[in-house]
Amino acid sequence: MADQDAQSPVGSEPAGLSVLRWEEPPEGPVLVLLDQTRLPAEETELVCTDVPALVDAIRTLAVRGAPLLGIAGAYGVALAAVRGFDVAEAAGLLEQARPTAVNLGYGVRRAAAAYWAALDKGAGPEQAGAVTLAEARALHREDAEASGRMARFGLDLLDELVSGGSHRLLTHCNTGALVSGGEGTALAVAIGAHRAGRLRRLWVDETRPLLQGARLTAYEAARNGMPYSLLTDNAAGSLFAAGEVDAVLIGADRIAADGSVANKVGSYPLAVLAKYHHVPFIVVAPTTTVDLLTADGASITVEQRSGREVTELTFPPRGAGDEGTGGVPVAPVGTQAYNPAFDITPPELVTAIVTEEGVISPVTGAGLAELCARSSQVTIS
Ligand SMILES: CSC[C@H]1O[C@H](OP(=O)(O)O)[C@H](O)[C@@H]1O
Repeated sequence: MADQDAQSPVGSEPAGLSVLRWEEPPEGPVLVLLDQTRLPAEETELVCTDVPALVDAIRTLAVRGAPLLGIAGAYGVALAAVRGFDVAEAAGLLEQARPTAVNLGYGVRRAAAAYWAALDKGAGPEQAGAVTLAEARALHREDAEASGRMARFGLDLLDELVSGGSHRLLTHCNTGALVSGGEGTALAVAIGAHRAGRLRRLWVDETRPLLQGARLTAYEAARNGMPYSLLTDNAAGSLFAAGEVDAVLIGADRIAADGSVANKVGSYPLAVLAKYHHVPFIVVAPTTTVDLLTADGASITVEQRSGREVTELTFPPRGAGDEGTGGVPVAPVGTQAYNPAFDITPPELVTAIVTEEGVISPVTGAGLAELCARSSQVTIS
């Protein structure tokens, strides 16, 4: 077992990550993305000059993670508006790029609504473009602020639920600065615990098949100087059995009105393990990830991705239906594969949901609706 008490220096602040930014070079505005498919080996950037390029980046997970998808979607609409592309067409392409994370549609619809409202008020195309960009920037700023609030609420909850003052936290997929305008959702809570000297160990699920944990969470944990250990997804059970997990922290891509949580595939088995071993299972997500128009987990569309992501080791990840070449086979050629990108955890397996507006525990539809009613986020149907 890894040295449980090895502590990295607390407060070893990493240099800021530029995950996504708007730039206005002489040849016209662009969206600059840190290409997450190349991490951790390469820190390279993608420059998106049009919406099809951004849609491809979303589909291949060069840019990913629910809150960041919402921000990227809003800037995508702004890019179309400022560059004179068809905004309605752009919004449609962006919303359809990935179906599960509700934030993507929220960000796209919020920016598009700002654009149409400006035109309705008599603004010209240039002014309408500026208004749309301002709305994307506002969403970006709000998400950064929400990340800080969730980190504080989440750490207070951990201190309440876990005795001993030094936490062993297991996380799945990637939920840090690479998914956010700030330091993330679930990982931001763990980073806060680390900075407060209350992180004993961060257990990082590798998260097959696209390895967001191994490639991205380990990358962020190292940059933050956190005491972390990587594990294969199928090793998590033995950690629970050994009593090595004090709490599970995960993000979300869509939370239905009844509190069902769609998150990276492998989250549901962790919830079952946590229930069996009486370990808190905590979901951290902004209210923009709550979808009160979707009644329950059965109503959430779960993205099915190319089977080649399972039968081959290949990066960058393939978009749905992408039958490209270049991967290293880990199964006989022609093997069929089941590759859902997400799974659904029912509310009865969720100990608490932490948002920027506060915490609900137990998880109920009424509690969720009350939290969302507090949110200052612009409501877009
Ligand atoms: C809190 S958003 C991060 C969320 O998004 C991830 O999915 P993907 O990497 O496919 O965008 C995963 O579900 C994370 O929990």
